Amino acid sequence: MTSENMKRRAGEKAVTFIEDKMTIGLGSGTTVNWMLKKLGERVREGLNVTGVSSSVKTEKLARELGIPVIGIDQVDRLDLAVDGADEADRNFTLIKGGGGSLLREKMILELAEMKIIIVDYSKRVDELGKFPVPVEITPFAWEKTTKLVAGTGCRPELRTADGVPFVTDNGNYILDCAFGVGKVNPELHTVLKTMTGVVETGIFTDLADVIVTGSHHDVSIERR
Ligand SMILES: O=C(CO)[C@H](O)[C@H](O)COP(=O)(O)O
Repeated sequence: MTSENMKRRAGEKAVTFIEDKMTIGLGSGTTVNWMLKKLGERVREGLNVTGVSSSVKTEKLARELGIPVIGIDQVDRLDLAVDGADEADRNFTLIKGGGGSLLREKMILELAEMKIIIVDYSKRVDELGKFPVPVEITPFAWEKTTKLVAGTGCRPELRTADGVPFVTDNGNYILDCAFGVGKVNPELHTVLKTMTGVVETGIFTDLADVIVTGSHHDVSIERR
Protein backbone atom coordinates (compact mmCIF):
# COMPACT_ATOMS: atom_id res chain seq x y z
CA MET A 1 0.00 0.00 0.00
CA THR A 2 1.35 3.45 -0.91
CA SER A 3 1.77 6.23 1.63
CA GLU A 4 -1.02 8.08 -0.18
CA ASN A 5 -3.40 5.19 0.52
CA MET A 6 -2.39 5.19 4.19
CA LYS A 7 -3.05 8.92 4.37
CA ARG A 8 -6.40 8.31 2.76
CA ARG A 9 -7.28 5.70 5.40
CA ALA A 10 -6.44 8.13 8.21
CA GLY A 11 -8.22 11.05 6.56
CA GLU A 12 -11.41 9.14 5.89
CA LYS A 13 -11.46 7.67 9.41
CA ALA A 14 -11.34 11.16 10.91
CA VAL A 15 -14.64 12.00 9.23
CA THR A 16 -16.36 9.42 11.48
CA PHE A 17 -15.79 11.83 14.40
CA ILE A 18 -17.75 14.60 12.67
CA GLU A 19 -21.41 15.06 13.63
CA ASP A 20 -24.25 17.18 12.34
CA LYS A 21 -24.13 20.92 13.14
CA MET A 22 -20.47 20.85 14.15
CA THR A 23 -18.06 23.66 13.44
CA ILE A 24 -14.83 22.08 12.24
CA GLY A 25 -11.27 23.37 12.06
CA LEU A 26 -9.78 22.33 8.74
CA GLY A 27 -6.03 21.72 8.72
CA SER A 28 -3.79 21.63 5.66
CA GLY A 29 -1.84 19.13 3.62
CA THR A 30 -2.32 16.04 1.53
CA THR A 31 -3.73 13.91 4.36
CA VAL A 32 -6.27 16.61 5.21
CA ASN A 33 -7.23 16.74 1.53
CA TRP A 34 -8.42 13.10 1.80
CA MET A 35 -10.47 14.03 4.85
CA LEU A 36 -11.99 16.96 2.94
CA LYS A 37 -12.96 14.77 0.01
CA LYS A 38 -14.83 12.36 2.31
CA LEU A 39 -16.38 15.22 4.28
CA GLY A 40 -17.52 16.82 1.02
CA GLU A 41 -19.35 13.56 0.15
CA ARG A 42 -21.09 13.59 3.51
CA VAL A 43 -22.08 17.24 3.08
CA ARG A 44 -23.58 16.44 -0.31
CA GLU A 45 -25.55 13.66 1.40
CA GLY A 46 -27.00 16.23 3.82
CA LEU A 47 -24.53 16.61 6.72
CA ASN A 48 -24.68 20.16 8.03
CA VAL A 49 -21.23 21.41 9.10
CA THR A 50 -19.28 24.64 8.90
CA GLY A 51 -15.53 24.77 8.38
CA VAL A 52 -12.86 27.22 9.48
CA SER A 53 -9.76 26.90 7.32
CA SER A 54 -6.07 27.00 8.21
CA SER A 55 -4.89 27.94 4.72
CA VAL A 56 -5.93 29.54 1.47
CA LYS A 57 -5.41 26.16 -0.30
CA THR A 58 -7.67 24.27 2.11
CA GLU A 59 -10.34 26.95 1.91
CA LYS A 60 -10.36 26.73 -1.90
CA LEU A 61 -10.64 22.92 -1.90
CA ALA A 62 -13.31 22.92 0.83
CA ARG A 63 -15.45 25.37 -1.13
CA GLU A 64 -15.01 23.37 -4.35
CA LEU A 65 -16.25 20.29 -2.45
CA GLY A 66 -19.30 22.16 -1.15
CA ILE A 67 -18.15 22.53 2.46
CA PRO A 68 -19.23 25.93 3.83
CA VAL A 69 -16.30 27.96 5.21
CA ILE A 70 -16.38 30.95 7.56
CA GLY A 71 -13.61 33.11 9.03
CA ILE A 72 -11.92 32.32 12.33
CA ASP A 73 -13.12 35.56 13.92
CA GLN A 74 -16.72 34.47 13.37
CA VAL A 75 -16.36 31.70 15.99
CA ASP A 76 -15.42 31.58 19.67
CA ARG A 77 -14.68 27.86 19.63
CA LEU A 78 -14.60 24.84 17.33
CA ASP A 79 -16.20 21.48 18.08
CA LEU A 80 -13.23 19.72 16.63
CA ALA A 81 -10.29 20.24 14.33
CA VAL A 82 -8.61 17.76 12.00
CA ASP A 83 -5.06 18.31 10.85
CA GLY A 84 -2.02 16.41 9.61
CA ALA A 85 1.51 16.39 11.01
CA ASP A 86 5.06 15.81 9.86
CA GLU A 87 6.06 13.89 12.99
CA ALA A 88 4.18 12.77 16.12
CA ASP A 89 5.91 11.29 19.17
CA ARG A 90 4.59 9.03 21.96
CA ASN A 91 3.66 12.10 24.08
CA PHE A 92 1.55 13.46 21.21
CA THR A 93 4.00 16.32 20.65
CA LEU A 94 4.12 17.19 16.96
CA ILE A 95 6.26 18.79 14.33
CA LYS A 96 4.04 20.61 11.81
CA GLY A 97 4.45 23.16 9.07
CA GLY A 98 5.79 21.08 6.20
CA GLY A 99 3.20 22.84 4.07
CA GLY A 100 3.93 26.24 5.62
CA SER A 101 0.59 26.75 7.38
CA LEU A 102 1.82 26.32 10.95
CA LEU A 103 0.67 29.63 12.41
CA ARG A 104 -2.95 29.31 11.32
CA GLU A 105 -2.95 25.59 12.08
CA LYS A 106 -1.85 26.27 15.65
CA MET A 107 -4.49 28.99 16.08
CA ILE A 108 -7.18 26.60 14.87
CA LEU A 109 -6.10 23.65 17.01
CA GLU A 110 -6.03 25.92 20.08
CA LEU A 111 -9.71 26.78 19.53
CA ALA A 112 -10.86 23.18 19.13
CA GLU A 113 -12.54 21.14 21.86
CA MET A 114 -11.25 17.95 20.24
CA LYS A 115 -8.00 17.95 18.29
CA ILE A 116 -7.61 15.07 15.82
CA ILE A 117 -4.29 14.48 14.08
CA ILE A 118 -4.18 12.27 10.99
CA VAL A 119 -0.95 10.69 9.76
CA ASP A 120 0.48 7.69 7.99
CA TYR A 121 2.54 5.42 10.20
CA SER A 122 5.92 6.70 8.87
CA LYS A 123 5.30 9.89 10.86
CA ARG A 124 4.98 8.12 14.23
CA VAL A 125 8.37 8.44 15.94
CA ASP A 126 9.90 7.72 19.34
CA GLU A 127 11.77 11.01 19.31
CA LEU A 128 11.11 14.12 17.26
CA GLY A 129 13.72 15.79 15.09
CA LYS A 130 14.43 13.89 11.91
CA PHE A 131 12.03 16.26 10.17
CA PRO A 132 13.43 19.84 10.25
CA VAL A 133 11.33 22.17 12.43
CA PRO A 134 9.62 24.86 10.36
CA VAL A 135 9.95 28.28 11.99
CA GLU A 136 7.88 31.17 10.60
CA ILE A 137 9.79 34.48 10.68
CA THR A 138 9.24 38.02 9.46
CA PRO A 139 10.81 38.90 6.10
CA PHE A 140 12.15 42.06 7.78
CA ALA A 141 15.66 41.30 9.08
CA TRP A 142 15.31 37.64 8.12
CA GLU A 143 19.07 37.16 7.86
CA LYS A 144 19.57 38.47 11.39
CA THR A 145 16.76 36.25 12.69
CA THR A 146 18.33 33.28 10.89
CA LYS A 147 21.60 33.86 12.80
CA LEU A 148 19.70 34.07 16.11
CA VAL A 149 17.86 30.83 15.35
CA ALA A 150 21.13 29.11 14.34
CA GLY A 151 22.42 29.92 17.82
CA THR A 152 19.96 27.38 19.25
CA GLY A 153 21.93 24.55 17.64
CA CYS A 154 20.41 23.95 14.23
CA ARG A 155 21.16 24.58 10.58
CA PRO A 156 18.33 26.87 9.44
CA GLU A 157 17.57 26.95 5.74
CA LEU A 158 15.34 29.56 4.19
CA ARG A 159 12.51 27.71 2.45
CA THR A 160 12.28 28.58 -1.25
CA ALA A 161 9.80 27.90 -4.04
CA ASP A 162 10.81 28.32 -7.68
CA GLY A 163 14.07 29.96 -6.63
CA VAL A 164 12.55 32.69 -4.47
CA PRO A 165 11.66 32.70 -0.76
CA PHE A 166 8.48 30.76 0.02
CA VAL A 167 5.91 33.20 1.42
CA THR A 168 3.26 32.00 3.88
CA ASP A 169 -0.42 32.98 3.78
CA ASN A 170 0.56 35.56 6.43
CA GLY A 171 3.26 37.15 4.24
CA ASN A 172 6.14 35.64 6.22
CA TYR A 173 9.16 33.41 5.50
CA ILE A 174 9.91 29.91 6.79
CA LEU A 175 13.22 28.61 8.13
CA ASP A 176 13.53 24.82 8.05
CA CYS A 177 15.69 24.02 11.06
CA ALA A 178 17.41 20.63 11.30
CA PHE A 179 18.07 20.00 14.99
CA GLY A 180 18.46 16.23 14.80
CA VAL A 181 16.65 13.32 16.40
CA GLY A 182 16.05 13.77 20.13
CA LYS A 183 16.75 17.52 20.11
CA VAL A 184 13.21 18.80 19.53
CA ASN A 185 11.01 19.38 22.57
CA PRO A 186 8.56 21.91 24.07
CA GLU A 187 11.41 23.85 25.76
CA LEU A 188 13.01 24.47 22.37
CA HIS A 189 9.74 26.03 21.21
CA THR A 190 9.78 28.38 24.21
CA VAL A 191 13.35 29.49 23.50
CA LEU A 192 12.64 30.15 19.81
CA LYS A 193 9.43 32.06 20.55
CA THR A 194 11.28 34.64 22.67
CA MET A 195 13.28 35.77 19.63
CA THR A 196 12.01 38.96 18.04
CA GLY A 197 11.45 38.11 14.39
CA VAL A 198 10.18 34.60 15.14
CA VAL A 199 6.43 34.53 14.59
CA GLU A 200 5.70 30.85 15.39
CA THR A 201 7.36 27.46 15.49
CA GLY A 202 6.24 24.11 14.16
CA ILE A 203 6.60 22.44 17.57
CA PHE A 204 3.04 21.69 18.74
CA THR A 205 2.58 20.68 22.39
CA ASP A 206 -0.78 19.73 23.97
CA LEU A 207 -2.47 20.18 20.61
CA ALA A 208 -3.40 16.56 19.87
CA ASP A 209 -6.13 14.62 21.71
CA VAL A 210 -6.50 11.81 19.21
CA ILE A 211 -4.01 10.50 16.65
CA VAL A 212 -5.41 8.51 13.75
CA THR A 213 -2.66 6.52 12.02
CA GLY A 214 -3.11 4.86 8.67
CA SER A 215 -0.86 1.87 8.01
CA HIS A 216 -0.47 -0.91 5.46
CA HIS A 217 -3.08 -3.15 7.08
CA ASP A 218 -5.43 -0.94 9.05
CA VAL A 219 -6.07 2.36 10.75
CA SER A 220 -5.54 2.90 14.49
CA ILE A 221 -6.98 5.45 16.88
CA GLU A 222 -5.00 6.51 19.96
CA ARG A 223 -6.33 8.86 22.60
CA ARG A 224 -4.18 10.92 24.90
O1 LIG B 1 1.61 20.95 8.94
C1 LIG B 1 1.23 20.83 7.81
C2 LIG B 1 1.15 21.95 6.83
O2 LIG B 1 1.65 23.13 7.38
C3 LIG B 1 0.76 19.50 7.33
O3 LIG B 1 -0.30 19.07 8.12
C4 LIG B 1 1.91 18.55 7.41
O4 LIG B 1 2.99 19.08 6.65
C5 LIG B 1 1.54 17.16 6.87
O5 LIG B 1 1.28 17.25 5.51
P1 LIG B 1 0.90 16.00 4.63
O6 LIG B 1 -0.42 15.51 5.13
O7 LIG B 1 0.83 16.54 3.23
O8 LIG B 1 1.98 14.97 4.79
